[in-house]
Amino acid sequence: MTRELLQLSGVGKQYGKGSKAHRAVSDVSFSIYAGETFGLIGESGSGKSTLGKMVTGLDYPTEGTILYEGISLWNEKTYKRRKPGEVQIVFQDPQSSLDPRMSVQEIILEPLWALPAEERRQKGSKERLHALISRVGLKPEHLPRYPHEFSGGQRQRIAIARALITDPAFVILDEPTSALDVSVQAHVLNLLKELKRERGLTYLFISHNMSVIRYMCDRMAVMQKGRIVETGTVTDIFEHPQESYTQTLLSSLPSLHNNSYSPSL
Ligand SMILES: Nc1ncnc2c1ncn2[C@@H]1O[C@H](COP(=O)(O)OP(=O)(O)OP(=O)(O)O)[C@@H](O)[C@H]1O
Repeated sequence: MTRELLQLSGVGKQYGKGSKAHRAVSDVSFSIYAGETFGLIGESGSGKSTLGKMVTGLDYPTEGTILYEGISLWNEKTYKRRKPGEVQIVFQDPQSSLDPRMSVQEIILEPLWALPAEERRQKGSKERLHALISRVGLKPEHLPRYPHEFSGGQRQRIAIARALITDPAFVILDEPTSALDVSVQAHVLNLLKELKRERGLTYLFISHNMSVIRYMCDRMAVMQKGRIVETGTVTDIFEHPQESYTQTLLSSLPSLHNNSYSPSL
């Protein structure tokens, strides 16, 4: 865990201007190293999703810099992502993040449109598509169907395939299991862990659930009101939380030192 993949320095985001100005993120700095899963935790409205969107390139910071492999993620002149497909995101609610008018095949292949034609052809081949959907637990006969025909867990598998079709190195998982039944949460989390191992992925894992963060992450940052209040290894933060806010988050957990821990608790 030595190569710095992503580096945030003094990142801030203000929505609106003047009397309508609202500060969602303030002075956020941390690095994520290749191969790790970095957790971001905080209560609702603390700025986690805004940060995730800025790292993905779906929104831009109003202050600070975000470097990916040492290069600004943004081309400041065009506000376009420099390397399309390299950083992908899976959202919390597959019900609203998957376009209901598109078939599963169209949804999964859509991110390839950002890539050059040759790469698009190669990454969108039938063999590759079928291998990917089978890996996430779907079947070829699902491809012509529409999102509403699937369960929440299946829809999140579609969203995961969509994120992986470009063969990204870095994936942001924004509350990927929060909208799912407890019984399917663990399956999706375990699938994400396996995919990370098989593909050498790096994750930014956003959650408001400490149990899930502990199950998934190597290091983590605690966010409160748009600021990072604590950063460290998951083990350190769980065993020696420094901030009272982190202690409050931890005190809501049922069994911190229970070895039979399961993410579905
Ligand atoms: N497009 C926007 N325009 C204006 N304000 C916004 C916008 N998006 C988010 N905000 C505000 O920024 C703050 C941070 O929101 P954000 O969604 O990043 O928090 P969060 O920690 O991800 O919350 P949750 O866990 O509920 O998703 C909130 O006060 C929110 O209302």
